[in-house]
Amino acid sequence: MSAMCFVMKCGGSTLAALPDSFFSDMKRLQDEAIIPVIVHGGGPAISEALAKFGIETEFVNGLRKTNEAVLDVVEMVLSGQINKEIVRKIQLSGAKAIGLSGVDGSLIQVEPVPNAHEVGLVGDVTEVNAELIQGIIKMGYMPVIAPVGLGADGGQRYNINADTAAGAVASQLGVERMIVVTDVPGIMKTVNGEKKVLSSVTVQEIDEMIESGEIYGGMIPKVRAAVQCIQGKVREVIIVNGAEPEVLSRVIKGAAIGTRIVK
Ligand SMILES: Nc1ncnc2c1ncn2[C@@H]1O[C@H](COP(=O)(O)OP(=O)(O)O)[C@@H](O)[C@H]1O
Ligand SMILES: CC(=O)N[C@@H](CCC(=O)OP(=O)(O)O)C(=O)O
Repeated sequence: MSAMCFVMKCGGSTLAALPDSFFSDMKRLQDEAIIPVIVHGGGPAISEALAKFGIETEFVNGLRKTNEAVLDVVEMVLSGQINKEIVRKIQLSGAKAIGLSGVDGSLIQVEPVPNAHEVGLVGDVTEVNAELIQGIIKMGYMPVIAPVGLGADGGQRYNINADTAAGAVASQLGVERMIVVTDVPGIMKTVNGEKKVLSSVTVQEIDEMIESGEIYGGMIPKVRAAVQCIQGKVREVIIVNGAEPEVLSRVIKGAAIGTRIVK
């Protein structure tokens, strides 16, 4: 894939708070032929909807325990509500977008995660239909992807952690860069009693910070996805706060912002 594309993962933690300028920044990048491929989350909205339906929800090592009843809600919220909300916001900025989930055009194929006995219908990505993404981009649209995938038989839906899905899309598209947009300014570490954002981290430092508990919860799947995709063609993964003004174009232009995870 040409270096003109980058994958952007947008977390549910930050979606509602993203300013209009975030979307006009995306439009400007698209005008400069730097195309964002968006993979989004929506964990908090899923939890809220499950609560409304009176369905219990629980996370095991950052993955939501998922059965068919939970999947109905996951698909409704991710492929419906959140996906279309992002598409509408991009369109309001004047850019063109097409929303789809991993189910559409068999975009994302998965296999059950190794701990499926604990978490149920959660998938690890085995294949991404990169041609479909490239075709959408060629038509002048930004792809907006919801992390629901299909099993090998094509019949069973699976829930996928959005960071994992974004990392797999970045790897399989062969982009150079993945930007992870979340609600913190990067990976933080307490140094001499003061919380600091690390400007870059190595794989070894990540392992140590997970071990020590300095990286926990929702940051774990992000750094794991980052580490996995920088083993391939992806050159760097940058974790940034979506509330920072013009964060995407600043990252693309190499500004010292957020945390860079490099080989
Ligand atoms: N070392 C760390 N630096 C920054 N945030 C961290 C760290 N370890 C854990 N976190 C947590 O990770 C959260 C981001 O993950 P998550 O809530 O899943 O966001 P998203 O919805 O964007 O995927 C932060 O809000 C913070 O609570
Ligand atoms: C398997 C699994 O845990 N799937 C996630 C998918 C959404 C997601 O990852 O959203 P965030 O990026 O906002 O966390 C879930 O059900 O919450």
